[in-house]
This record gives sequence, structure tokens and C-alpha cells, in this order.
Amino acid sequence: MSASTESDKRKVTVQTFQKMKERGEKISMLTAYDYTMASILDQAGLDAILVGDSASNVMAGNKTTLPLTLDEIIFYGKSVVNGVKRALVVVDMPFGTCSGNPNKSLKSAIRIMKETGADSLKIEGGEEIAADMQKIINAGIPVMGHLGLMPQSINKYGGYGVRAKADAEAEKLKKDALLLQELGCYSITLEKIPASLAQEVATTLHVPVIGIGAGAGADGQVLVVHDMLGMNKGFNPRFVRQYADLHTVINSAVRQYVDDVKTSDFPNIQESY
Ligand SMILES: Nc1nc(=O)c2c([nH]1)NC[C@@H]1CN(c3ccc(C(=O)N[C@@H](CCC(=O)O)C(=O)O)cc3)CN21
Ligand SMILES: CC(C)C(=O)C(=O)O
Ligand SMILES: [Mg+2]
Repeated sequence: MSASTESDKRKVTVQTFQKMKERGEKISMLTAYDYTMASILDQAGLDAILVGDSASNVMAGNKTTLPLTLDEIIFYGKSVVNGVKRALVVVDMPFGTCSGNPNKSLKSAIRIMKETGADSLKIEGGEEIAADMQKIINAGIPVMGHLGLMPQSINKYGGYGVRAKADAEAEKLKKDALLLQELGCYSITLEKIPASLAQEVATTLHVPVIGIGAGAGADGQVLVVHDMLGMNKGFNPRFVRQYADLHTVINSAVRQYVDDVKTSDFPNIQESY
């Protein structure tokens, strides 16, 4: 069976996520930032689309996710929602928009939901931002947590290495995961942590755990679409499986086009009026 049993035409909701975990059906998720890509992913039967703040890297060419603004993620989010009929759409809250000021965080969350039409938000962090998350969840906005490697905290850690290898950090992660579930998060993303730890969290929690670089024990997987399509030549950590080589496909198509223009092969009579 290649397609998922949940891959009928019905809209995926946070309730669908919960049902998929209960019946042991894995959840498939990829990022998208634009209408065209989102519609291709949706038509392929993907369960969920993340409008990730990785847009800062892959769309805008920044070194980190930190520069991405609320206005920018709203633009990407709106574009993705326009291309999606079935998949659950999750939008990342950008750096600085949910960090210890619950009233301000709720305002930002409401702006994203109102202006994009997305289904839910994803927020990096645990105990430190519990009050912000509680306020947002209380307003009726479904929130996906994000623990482990949190790229918005890169300046605190100085690198993108595996997180929670040490016991103390693993204990904090487990505590944070339980707290987020307690607050009412409908799902939690775990990024770049040992597979055994992710497996333990997924087994302990009743909400689905989505992994990236977190092994096969998670209830679902997420990747940045540019990475899995092979558009991102310089980026190949071991958690990325490359399903296509679009860099080569696009490169040779463009080379051919350049050649055809230079030699006046394009356009021909059929391609002219
Ligand atoms: N294209 C892209 N893919 C991602 O998965 C992604 C982004 N961008 N931007 C936001 C965050 C940043 N993420 C990252 C970034 C680096 C590694 C990483 O593993 N990098 C190197 C070095 C790690 C180290 O410092 O030890 C690696 O080769 O593993 C993992 C996830 C995940 N997210
Ligand atoms: C890597 C995923 C989980 C993410 O947060 C993003 O793409 O921004
Ligand atoms: Mg992100």
C-alpha cells in the first residue's frame, strides 16, 4: 500500500492528526512557501504542509532563520493556502514574535491566522514560552510545538549539532514535551535528537510527534522540500533523503534554453504569431 489510508479528499484537520496517531498511520509533512509548489504537494497526497521559517534560508538566502519577519511569513503563508485543498497548513511563528510577551504573541498569532487562512501555527520552545503558548491556544488557535534543535536559538548554541545527547538536556526535553501536551499543543516537532529519545517521547505522548533528524520512532516526518528535491546543493546532513535531483534538471533545462536563444533556435515559427 503506497498511499496512506487517510489520503481521501477530505481536508486534513488537527483531529485527523490525532486519529492517524491512534491508528498508527504515519504523518507525511514537507515545507512549501509558494502557491505552485504547495498545489503540487497537495495533489500528491501529502498530509501536511509547513510554511517554515526556513523560507529565510531557501527563499531569501539568509544564513539563519532570524531575519524573517511577520509580514514575510504572512505573504508565504497566504500563497501556500491558495494552493492547498486537502493538506493541513502549519505556519512557523518567526523569531521574536512569540518570546515572553503573551499579549504581543497572541496579536502576532492572530495576524497570521487572519491574514493567511492557515490551519495552525508552529512555535519553537518549551517552558520559557509556556505563557505565550497558553494564551494562543486559549484563543482557539491550534499550536504545534517544536523542541530539540531550535534554529531560532542558534546564537545561544553556536551550531546545528545533535541536541539532547546529554542526560540533563534529554530530561528537559521530555519535561518540555509533556508540558506542551499539557498546554494543549496538538502535535510536537522534534528536530535533530537521538532516535531513541524521540521514540520514547512519541510513545509517552498521546499527541503525534513529527520528526526531522529524529529517527523512525516519530509518528510522522518533515523535511524542507528544497532539500528532498535536490535543489539545495550545499546542504546535505544525514537526515535528508534526496528523492530527486532538480538542481541538475533545472541546470540542464536552462543551459539548453540559453543555447537555443543564442542560436536563434527558439522561438520557431510554431512558437511565434
Ligand atoms: N534548507 C534547509 N533545511 C533545513 O532542514 C532547515 C533550514 N534550511 N533552515 C532552518 C533549519 C536549520 N536546520 C538545520 C541546519 C543545519 C543542520 C545540520 O545538520 N548542519 C550540518 C552541521 C551540523 C553541526 O554543526 O554539527 C550537518 O552537516 O549536519 C541541520 C538542520 C533545519 N532547518
Ligand atoms: C525544519 C522544519 C521543522 C522547520 O521548522 C522549518 O522548515 O522552518
Ligand atoms: Mg522552522
